[in-house]
Amino acid sequence: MSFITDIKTFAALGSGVIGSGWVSRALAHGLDVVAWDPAPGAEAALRKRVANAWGALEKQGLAPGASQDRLRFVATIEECVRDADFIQESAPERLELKLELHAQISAAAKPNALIGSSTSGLLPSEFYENATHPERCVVGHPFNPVYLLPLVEVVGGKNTAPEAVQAAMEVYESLGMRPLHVRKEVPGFIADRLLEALWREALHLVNDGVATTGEIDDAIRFGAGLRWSFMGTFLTYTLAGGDAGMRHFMAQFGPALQLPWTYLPAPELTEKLIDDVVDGTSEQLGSHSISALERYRDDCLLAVLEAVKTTKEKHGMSFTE
Ligand SMILES: NC(=O)C1=CN([C@@H]2O[C@H](COP(=O)(O)OP(=O)(O)OC[C@H]3O[C@@H](n4cnc5c(N)ncnc54)[C@H](O)[C@@H]3O)[C@@H](O)[C@H]2O)C=CC1
Ligand SMILES: C[N+](C)(C)CC(=O)CC(=O)[O-]
Repeated sequence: MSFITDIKTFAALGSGVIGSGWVSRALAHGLDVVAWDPAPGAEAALRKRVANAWGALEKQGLAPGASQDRLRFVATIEECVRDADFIQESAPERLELKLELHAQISAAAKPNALIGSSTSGLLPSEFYENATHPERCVVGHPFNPVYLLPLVEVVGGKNTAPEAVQAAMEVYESLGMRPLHVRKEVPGFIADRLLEALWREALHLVNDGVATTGEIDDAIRFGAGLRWSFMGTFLTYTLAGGDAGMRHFMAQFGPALQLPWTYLPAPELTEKLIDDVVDGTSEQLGSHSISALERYRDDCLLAVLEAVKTTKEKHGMSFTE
């Protein structure tokens, strides 16, 4: 079967943080978008989130014909997906819910329309179990904010056709993204497995009274966070080995892997730990609203993306290398 890759209509099911990010990205790329979300007041909340993102998208550059007016909010799943060329589900992270939802979505969709799920780490073989034409069903795991961050992890399940993975990567690329094919279906995929390890250690540091949430964030944003935007951990550590590179790095820092630097299993989420994390982050928020911080974050990301792009060009590299 061939799958639709030249898409005109994008369907979004679930319009919270991530769904609204997909809607914003698709609208900015000049598509018609149809959205559905069962929550009361979901349409107004979605339109507000898209409006909050639009300034950053304008700065980045809109496709011809791109408009917030091309968003249509509908009342049923069937209406949402019936005429869609590509479907992206961003419903709550619950296996049972996604299992049932995908049975409904796939039964109502065109058989050759690709279906992507934003799941952060559930397995597609499990939640697409009851899907009609499961060969066109993939995971397309994005990063927040979806409308600016390029990465999308693409994962197939046991019934997904390899051609569907390739076709979905083509579609995501057409939306200005940098797809990464996760070749083995594992919980948490690649990126969330890494982020989750950092998150668990950060919670231990708060729980053990080693540092506040603000101090831990400082340890990331003034150090490794800055270099992570253009060089990953493996290449960074190769340079940290000096001229002898990774072999010397391994010899020098390999023994530290035996030291008790990390705990990895998460700490118990006691009421005190939750309060400490919530109080710490409230102090970090200060008087800023979430939407003001989203605009600040978007401006920072645009500046970083532009700086990395220009610097790569100077070194003869393309942005996606
Ligand atoms: N928040 C994040 O940082 C990221 C989340 N994700 C994934 O995206 C998905 C959505 O997460 P968020 O947007 O963060 O959650 P959210 O809670 O912000 O939004 C979920 C939306 O789904 C709606 N919803 C409830 N029941 C539904 C149903 N049966 N069908 C469709 N929609 C329904 C809710 O009304 C809500 O608007 C999850 O699978 C999550 O793992 C992926 C990447 C990052
Ligand atoms: C916390 N999270 C697991 C939902 C995070 C993601 O899935 C990706 C991101 O945006 O960090």
